[in-house]
Amino acid sequence: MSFKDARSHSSINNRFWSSSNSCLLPLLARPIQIVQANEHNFELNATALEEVLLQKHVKDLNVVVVSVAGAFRKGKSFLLDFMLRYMHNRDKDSWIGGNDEPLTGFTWRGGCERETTGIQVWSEVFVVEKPDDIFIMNSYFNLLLMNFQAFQHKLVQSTIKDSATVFALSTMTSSVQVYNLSSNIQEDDLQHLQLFTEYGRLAMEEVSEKPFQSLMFLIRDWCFPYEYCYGMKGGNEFLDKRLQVKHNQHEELQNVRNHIQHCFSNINCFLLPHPGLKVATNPKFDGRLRDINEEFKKELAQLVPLLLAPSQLVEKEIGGNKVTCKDLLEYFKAYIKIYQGEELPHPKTMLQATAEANNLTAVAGAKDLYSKKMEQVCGGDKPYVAPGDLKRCHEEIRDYSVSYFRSVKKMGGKEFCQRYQNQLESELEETYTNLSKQNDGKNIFYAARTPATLFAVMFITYVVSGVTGFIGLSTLAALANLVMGVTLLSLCAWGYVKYSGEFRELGTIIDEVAEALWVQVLKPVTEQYMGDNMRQTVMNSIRASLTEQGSQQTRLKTD
Ligand SMILES: Nc1nc2c(ncn2[C@@H]2O[C@H](COP(=O)(O)OP(=O)(O)OP(=O)(O)O)[C@@H](O)[C@H]2O)c(=O)[nH]1
Ligand SMILES: [Mg+2]
Repeated sequence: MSFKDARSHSSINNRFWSSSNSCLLPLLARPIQIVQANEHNFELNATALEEVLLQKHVKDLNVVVVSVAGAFRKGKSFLLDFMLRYMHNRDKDSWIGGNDEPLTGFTWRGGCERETTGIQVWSEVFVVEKPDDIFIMNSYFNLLLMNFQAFQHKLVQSTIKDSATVFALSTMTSSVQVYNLSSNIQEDDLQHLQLFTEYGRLAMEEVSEKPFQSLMFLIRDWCFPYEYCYGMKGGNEFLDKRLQVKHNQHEELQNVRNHIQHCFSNINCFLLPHPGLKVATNPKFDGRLRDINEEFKKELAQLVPLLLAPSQLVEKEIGGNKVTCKDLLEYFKAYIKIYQGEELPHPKTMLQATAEANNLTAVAGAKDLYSKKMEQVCGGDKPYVAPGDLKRCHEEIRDYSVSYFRSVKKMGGKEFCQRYQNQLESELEETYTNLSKQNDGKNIFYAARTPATLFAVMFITYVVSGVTGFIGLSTLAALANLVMGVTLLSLCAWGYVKYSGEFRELGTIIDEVAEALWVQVLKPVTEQYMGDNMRQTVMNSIRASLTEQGSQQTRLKTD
């Protein structure tokens, strides 16, 4: 069907719209704020959205959602107002309007401060006739125009979540997404698109390969018509070149391009000329065509029908199902909830992600160094090391590993790196705790500590009872015998618990009492027999190996 045919159908439609709408929409058509942007939070005005989407004549019809998103102050609202003009004048010969008609609709203005905040929707839902289904009942669908808050071009931590949320919401809820860019497609424009669409995909838990529908890169103020001509033909040639994946490209660039192509079913590009100095710089400019360059008007007259002519419109689908106005309301409520909650990870800037990767690699390197050095001291095939010595070794090797972590060049600033250093230190302490347990296990006496302690107690009490009985201190001898008897019983009970695995609480109590006796009485005595020389030998060998490692690194650096 030609564009003219489509217009004649839409005139029937307009009558349908005005007759049925006059009583349903008593207020003048206007932009409606459906999502309010508060301090790093978005709030849905459900009542306002219901007023638009639940109007009787539209709520059950499939919906087409066209949205314009991109960096701020780049003429997005201005373009949407021309789209509105097209929808209002579809049945006229020239939709673009008179030379002296100011441009109204979504509020737009000059200046450097942000105008649109949150998400706005045009209160009037346009009912459009399906061009190729004209004889079938219910062959109408709705067209909804949405205006989204812009994102900051320089993404910093404080704004990235807002930007990602708004852009992701616009991609998730629209069937035709216009990505409004200035002058060119820069690498960071593609990276933003990748980050934001990924954020949207995460929220949708979408499994299908292409979760989103139509994407149009709209490049404003295109200055190189001699290389790629204005309009969609030149735009698509230019886009093909920009999205081309080459083998010699860096992996990251290839990933961005593949990601974008896998996210959208249909991608186009349109090159729009500069609208003239009056549009860009005159504070009194009110949108009248007289002040706009001829070339811009000519291309605009091509662009808007390309997006909005009935034959071009794409009904919104989510998970392969067409969405009605009523469904869209529910989706909006659900999506906004996801972004308000803490379910989604915080999106990261490239810098932050790189800094995190740097620090994590340095932490892993330092931990590896620590493990290797400790392995030399108390590894699986090494004999038991005295706990005091092990602790001293751990402290030296830990300090060495932390200084290695500090010496690696990392991004993210001092505070950021300190967080990872703290993480490293606590992980090293944890490894040390495990190693010292493993070391304790190697001590034969440790495994047999309880029976050995109990035997020692029995032996001592036996000797005491014999000596005291011999010199006539019978009460003391009887007491010693009693202790010996209790100890013997405990030993039998302990043996039974270990053998049968029953009465484990009793076993634990016996172990604890034996441990206490060992620590308080027997250990200080045994430690006296550990030569200081042996301890010194272990420490010296560790120190020597750390110094050797340090000098190897210095040699490598100077090489
Ligand atoms: N250079 C240039 N300026 C334009 C173009 N289209 C509109 N403008 C001007 O850009 C300024 C901002 O227009 P808006 O439509 O308010 O821009 P916006 O992107 O909606 O801005 P925010 O709502 O703040 O994000 C106005 O002064 C317009 O006259 C264009 O294609 N090129
Ligand atoms: Mg705006």
